[in-house]
Amino acid sequence: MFKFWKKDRAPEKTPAADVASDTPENAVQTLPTGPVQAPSTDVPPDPAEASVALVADSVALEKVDESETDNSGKPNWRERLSGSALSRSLGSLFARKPKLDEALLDDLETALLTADVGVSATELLLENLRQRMRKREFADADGLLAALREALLTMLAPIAVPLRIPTEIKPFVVLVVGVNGVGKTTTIGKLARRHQQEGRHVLLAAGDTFRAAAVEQLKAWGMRNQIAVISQGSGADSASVIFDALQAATSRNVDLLIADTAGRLHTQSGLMDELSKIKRVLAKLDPAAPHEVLLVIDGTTGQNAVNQVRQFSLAAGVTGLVVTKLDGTAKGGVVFALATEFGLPIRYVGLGEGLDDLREFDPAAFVAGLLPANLGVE
Ligand SMILES: Nc1nc2c(ncn2[C@@H]2O[C@H](COP(=O)(O)OP(=O)(O)OP(=O)(O)O)[C@@H](O)[C@H]2O)c(=O)[nH]1
Repeated sequence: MFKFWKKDRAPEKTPAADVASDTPENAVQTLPTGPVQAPSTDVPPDPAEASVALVADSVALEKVDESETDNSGKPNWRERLSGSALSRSLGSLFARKPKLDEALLDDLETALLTADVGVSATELLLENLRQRMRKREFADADGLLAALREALLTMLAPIAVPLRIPTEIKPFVVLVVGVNGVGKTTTIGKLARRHQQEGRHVLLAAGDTFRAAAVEQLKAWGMRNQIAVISQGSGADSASVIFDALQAATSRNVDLLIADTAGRLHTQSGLMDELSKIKRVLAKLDPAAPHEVLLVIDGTTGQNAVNQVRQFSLAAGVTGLVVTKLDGTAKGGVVFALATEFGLPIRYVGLGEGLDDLREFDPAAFVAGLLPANLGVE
């Protein structure tokens, strides 16, 4: 639904270093209903581009509304996860009512490994199941499946910690980071709407200053949803935009500031350093900000996700994860790999492109969605 946000990336540039010279007054703001709305001084808005973005935006959101009406409620997790490699391979493995023996455990191991569960998590799971099999805690394949379900849930329980916004921290600052195209901007849109609907005053910072259309797209989205967006021209210093946004958020009594950043490869050390800079600059205004650094991971990425979490954690001190695109072709297993390797909370998962498809991570629903339904495991 938010496909209009995915646009060609402008060539990467070195961000301007002078943070101090950028003031809130220079920020371009999209604030349809609020009192403060400064026109852009450095980059005049392109009315043609803006109107195209707005048309695309309204079409996308109309589609979302239609699908929500059709479903008369949220599509369930199983519906969204049934296409994943883990769901499909476990489904076909257990559907043939196999005998409980070592060969079945071997097949299970292969299914887990090929679905990106990763070596460490797979070993832990298999060890647990073997021990329980030896103790005769179960005697057939259905029993093994029930034990697997329990082991998967146990693995995920510690990382199912939802993001809570304490009222005493105001503005609560969320910095959103990740590699290119993982769904950062889409996630920000969904998150902003969710928190706005929960009654919070939300402000967005268009810190993705590398992608030429990103700023306009975020502004157009903000305009439609009555959420202000602080931005500067494309190519501006991301740290400066986010610094301005925090100042604006403080003066406007905002509850939640969500800052977008440009996609970057975890191997690009210069760009990774920029994230550290953003954090340093924010700390000048509020030593505790950002209060949450959300790393967005594309669920189809596979084991590379593990490297991404490692590198982004070093550069930006990641405090929570969002795993997107678990619908469709994702293998699903990466969530277990991340749980075992890092223990970082998974705050949300993306089960589709619609506004309703960003869900708080629910391990029981997730595991039930991955395991075969026909064997009474729900
Ligand atoms: N199927 C599916 N698609 C998603 C999900 N989340 C995001 N997308 C799509 O992923 C694509 C990329 O999303 P963006 O939000 O533009 O990604 P980004 O990380 O901001 O991209 P860059 O700014 O280029 O780094 C868009 O087409 C989104 O609609 C999801 O949970 N499921």
